[in-house]
Amino acid sequence: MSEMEDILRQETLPKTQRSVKGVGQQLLLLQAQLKREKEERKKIIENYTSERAMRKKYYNMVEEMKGKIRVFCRIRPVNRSEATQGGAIVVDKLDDYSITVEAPRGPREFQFDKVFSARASQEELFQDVNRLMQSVIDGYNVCIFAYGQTGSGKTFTMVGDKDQKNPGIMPRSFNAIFDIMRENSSKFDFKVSAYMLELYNDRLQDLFVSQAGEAHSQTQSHGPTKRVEIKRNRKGVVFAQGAETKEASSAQELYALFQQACANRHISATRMNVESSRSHLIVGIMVESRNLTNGSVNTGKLSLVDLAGSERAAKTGAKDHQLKEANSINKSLSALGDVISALSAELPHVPYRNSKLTQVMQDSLGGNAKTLMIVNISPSEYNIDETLTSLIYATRVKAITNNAQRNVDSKEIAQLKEVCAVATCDALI
Ligand SMILES: Nc1ncnc2c1ncn2[C@@H]1O[C@H](COP(=O)(O)OP(=O)(O)OP(=O)(O)O)[C@@H](O)[C@H]1O
Repeated sequence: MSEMEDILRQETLPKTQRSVKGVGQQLLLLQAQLKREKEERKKIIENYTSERAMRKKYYNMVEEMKGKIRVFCRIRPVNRSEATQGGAIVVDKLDDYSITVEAPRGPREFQFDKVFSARASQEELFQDVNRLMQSVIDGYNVCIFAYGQTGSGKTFTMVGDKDQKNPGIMPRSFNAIFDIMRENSSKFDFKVSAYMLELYNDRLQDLFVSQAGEAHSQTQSHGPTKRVEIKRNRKGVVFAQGAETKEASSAQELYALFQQACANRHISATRMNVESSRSHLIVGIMVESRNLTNGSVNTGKLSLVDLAGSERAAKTGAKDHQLKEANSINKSLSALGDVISALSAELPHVPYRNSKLTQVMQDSLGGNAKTLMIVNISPSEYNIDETLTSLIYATRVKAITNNAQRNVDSKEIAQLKEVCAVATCDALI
């Protein structure tokens, strides 16, 4: 009955009114269809983006398994001076594994093992670094180093901020290592020792000894600073001959040693960074773990390197002794660049001997360490040239293959080594 009434009502409507109503209904249908299609398109893009990210993730995992050096990229927030310059933000994080840079000749995309935006916290970064700590305990050599222009955030990443409200990789690593040791204390006996060096004006200095040659430790005798030299053992592992090695029985003790060392570091204000590191900081943490069941001994080494920043004197306003420092920093970084280029191009000769920095890092680049590089960059147009240079450098580093091997000695070999060490000590006395 009601249907009949509807038909009758429609029949009585003027023709034009009926056709307007029809168009209106069609419009509604089309709108609904458009909405459905938009949702479908959104879903396809989401799937594509997550597939793309997954593909990059698995690709990175395969590369890591092949022994490739891992490279993370961290974009720091815009700083006050960049904001004053008024330059645009030219770096954008596309997904967890790639960034784009608005280069003068058009956008350029770079891929990394992980990308951290300016909002990423120190915790987030360390979550992706933490598993390397287990490798140290398992007897691998691990090297983590920060690279980038002056003021790009290397010290913030490696050490943290001044008041340690946001501690960086170094203090977090100390805690993580002792946490793992505590969890495994029923199965292993652990011993942790450390050396801390800086490479300043092409001279290696023991940071446990102050500039005046005065030992920080109360038990140390006063005297002239010992010459520190970089040597490699039979397995190719780098060690610092002549540098003091101190034992630590807790993360707090290790951190106290680290603070002592930092107090001796060369830092000064430049136009680009009020607290610029004028030296390369090299921290070596050795972890020896003796298996209580079978007596075998693993010896892992964690090298943490905060490189001084590359810079252009005109931009930083370096003069006199600062210019000398800058030249020395640039020279060693350029030697590092040559090593990276030779390794990534698989050249037969790698010029490690051209600088002390490359000698220190010999076992981490093309050697037997598990290596992670963090390339720190500024997001601002003001630093675009330096940012592109750093990203190109970092891309080359990704191509380098290491051959990480565990340093394990059976119970018998470990015992023989102990006997030899005691004999050498006796002979020296
Ligand atoms: N991710 C970040 N979040 C907050 N502040 C940051 C971040 N990265 C860097 N900064 C700040 O930027 C400034 C410069 O950083 P930092 O000293 O770490 O640079 P650098 O690369 O070590 O420089 P240099 O090579 O001159 O020593 C510091 O004040 C630091 O606290």
